[in-house]
Amino acid sequence: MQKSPNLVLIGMPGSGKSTVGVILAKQLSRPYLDSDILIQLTEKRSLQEIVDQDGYLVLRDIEERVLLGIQCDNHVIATGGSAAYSEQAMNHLRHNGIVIFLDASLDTLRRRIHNYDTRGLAKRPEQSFSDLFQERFELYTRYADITIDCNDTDQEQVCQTIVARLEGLTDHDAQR
Ligand SMILES: Nc1ncnc2c1ncn2[C@@H]1O[C@H](COP(=O)(O)OP(=O)(O)O)[C@@H](O)[C@H]1O
Ligand SMILES: O=C(O)C1=C[C@@H](OP(=O)(O)O)[C@@H](O)[C@H](O)C1
Ligand SMILES: [Mg+2]
Repeated sequence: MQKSPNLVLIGMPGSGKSTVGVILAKQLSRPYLDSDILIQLTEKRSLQEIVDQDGYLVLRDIEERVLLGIQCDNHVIATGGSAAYSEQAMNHLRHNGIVIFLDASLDTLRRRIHNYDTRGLAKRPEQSFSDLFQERFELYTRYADITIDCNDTDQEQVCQTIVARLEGLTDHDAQR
């Protein structure tokens, strides 16, 4: 790993990846990259349009391609909730990044998210949000270097906890 690994945020939609990512980038004076925005710029259409027009599996393929195309260091990278479906993409991000899982309970996520039908979720049409939660939890924990409990804690506190956990990493961990 290079000296300044990326900080890669993963987790369910609503866990706070994009919100916390911006705050973290500002606090650490790092560039910020949101792979959902990269996808929309590349595709010139919204995530929901991709799902509606081509289906959720095509969105996952596009996401994988976009993630594999990321070549940078020292960035804060907010991924989309479905990033963890691609082993190849996650290994690519892990190669030069510390992967941080924003862990929020189903109840917390339900309080934060209401636009299930317009958010462009990459899930089977009939799949419930709770089923999606269960399916993905194992994937997020598989790839996480650090897991942050994001329940009952605001965005700023999540950011502070991440910074503290990063400071607790040994040089060996950080330069893995
Ligand atoms: N720690 C937090 N506490 C309360 N609300 C939060 C927290 N993190 C994010 N949110 C809110 O939850 C919603 C989803 O956050 P977002 O950053 O878009 O999540 P993600 O990118 O993981 O899908 C936003 O309205 C955001 O303001
Ligand atoms: O979880 C998902 O299936 C998705 C989450 C979205 O990102 P957020 O996690 O930032 O909402 C986005 O990548 C895409 O619409 C698919
Ligand atoms: Mg996001």
